[in-house]
Amino acid sequence: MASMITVDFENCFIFLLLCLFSRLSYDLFFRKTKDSRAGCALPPSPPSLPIIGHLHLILFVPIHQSFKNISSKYGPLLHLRFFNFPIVLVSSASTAYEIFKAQDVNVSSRPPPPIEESLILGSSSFINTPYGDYSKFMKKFMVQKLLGPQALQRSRNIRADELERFYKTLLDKAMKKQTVEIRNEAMKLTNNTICKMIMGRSCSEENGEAETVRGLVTESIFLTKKHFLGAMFHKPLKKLGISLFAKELMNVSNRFDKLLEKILVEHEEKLQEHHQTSDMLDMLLEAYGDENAEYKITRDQIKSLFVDLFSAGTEASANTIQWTMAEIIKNPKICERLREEIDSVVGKTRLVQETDLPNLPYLQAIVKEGLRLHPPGPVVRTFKETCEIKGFYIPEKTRLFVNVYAIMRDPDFWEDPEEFKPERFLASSRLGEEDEKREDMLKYIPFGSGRRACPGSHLAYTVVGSVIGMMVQHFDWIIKGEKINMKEGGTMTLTMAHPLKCTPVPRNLNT
Ligand code: HEM
Repeated sequence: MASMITVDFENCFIFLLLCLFSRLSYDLFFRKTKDSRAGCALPPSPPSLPIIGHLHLILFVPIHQSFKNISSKYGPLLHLRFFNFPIVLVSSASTAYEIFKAQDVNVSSRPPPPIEESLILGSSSFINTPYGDYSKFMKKFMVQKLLGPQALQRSRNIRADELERFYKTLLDKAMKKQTVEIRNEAMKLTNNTICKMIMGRSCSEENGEAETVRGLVTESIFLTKKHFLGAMFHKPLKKLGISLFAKELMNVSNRFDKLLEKILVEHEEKLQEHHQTSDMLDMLLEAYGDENAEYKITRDQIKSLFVDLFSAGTEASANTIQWTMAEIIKNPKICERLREEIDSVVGKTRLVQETDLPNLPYLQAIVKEGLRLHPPGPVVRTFKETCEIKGFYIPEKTRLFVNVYAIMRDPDFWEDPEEFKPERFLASSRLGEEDEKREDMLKYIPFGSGRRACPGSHLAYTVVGSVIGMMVQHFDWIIKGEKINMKEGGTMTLTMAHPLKCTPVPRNLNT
């Protein structure tokens, strides 16, 4: 009898566990978010599989390509589901326009941080901070002190020095007939440039600091991408007490913290000695110590901002330089026309300078076209509140993914969308009023749109423009093999699956 009671109890316990597990599984994987309200349905959705929803549709090619394939088949505004993680996918300029016109504040925050205390993607990160007092204060600060036209004018010499250093590196490689991996060299340039612009010096190559920063930036960018994909599983796993990538994120964050704390202390000591601010870091430290500051920033926010600026500002520009050079080398006629422009405006005896860019419309058009065909990243936001888009119901907390890659290759807006044709930007600047319409402008959004658009676009155009100009002005580029492999790679950011490697040959040895 006693043993029967035990068996019954065990069965009961197992039964209870099964009930709990089923309920949990249902909550985690099946329960749908509230999906309609009076007279208003969710946007259309492609056929999905049980449990995983639409996950199988994005597994095999880079995400922007998978999303482009889905939208070409099912439409420009879609509701997708990965497990029970809802995403609204936008792939047309007119839908993007409607969102940024009517819902800009509602979509002005990014997905919540995976780990609060991490400097990367944590709660002190500017990129991750919800739209509000801090994001407004910091964006204004960044524009005034670092990225706006006047700030860029003040830091012009820094970029001129870096361009010259880059030129000498290429010349040295050319003399030794060495191959250059364009993206790697461009990353060194963008990293040093951002470093110097923010803290008045570039990290030293000699003591390995620069290498450490580059390594940390690469690791944090990689983790950011992994996090986005992991975010689909983040919520259900969190309920089970599992935090994806937590250890890796904290490891990189702690190493960044150590390095940045050392740099902050150095700057504080210098400030105490000289009582004079000379770079953005000094100004941030001043705001940090100011009791009456417009917004009271924390030490972690300063450190996180550095991580954000390194991550956001270096890789995207380096990738754009790589893709655009690949297009130029692939198209000798375009290269020739660009050289003629540069030779006639700048001559052959000095390096292209930033101040030449307004007089080099074809070079500007090439950079724009490079960004149109190969935008480094998508726009990812969160709908804070429930709303209606094009008559469809969007529940609160739905993730928004604007596929800028698909928008900028939309055949309804772009003639020969898959072709590299810089002239289209020379022509469109003459179209005048038609192109002034904001809806039309949203067909070209490599830097996003609205309140959380990229504040670094001027800097990016300047750096990419002068680097490409210098590389074409002074060198011929020899590739191995017959043609460049333009296959796309990367998960969240669009990279070349086979990094561009080529050998520079000086055009004018007397320069
Ligand atoms: C070719 C180069 C670049 C491209 C294509 C690019 C693109 C983007 C995109 C698509 C976004 C998201 C915008 C949105 O959500 O609407 C963004 C955000 C951002 N970018 Fe860039 N970016 C580039 C260079 C830079 C540079 C040089 C910096 C600064 C050093 C920078 C700083 C930022 C920051 C701070 C944000 C977050 C803005 C916010 O949350 O308000 N970017 N960028």
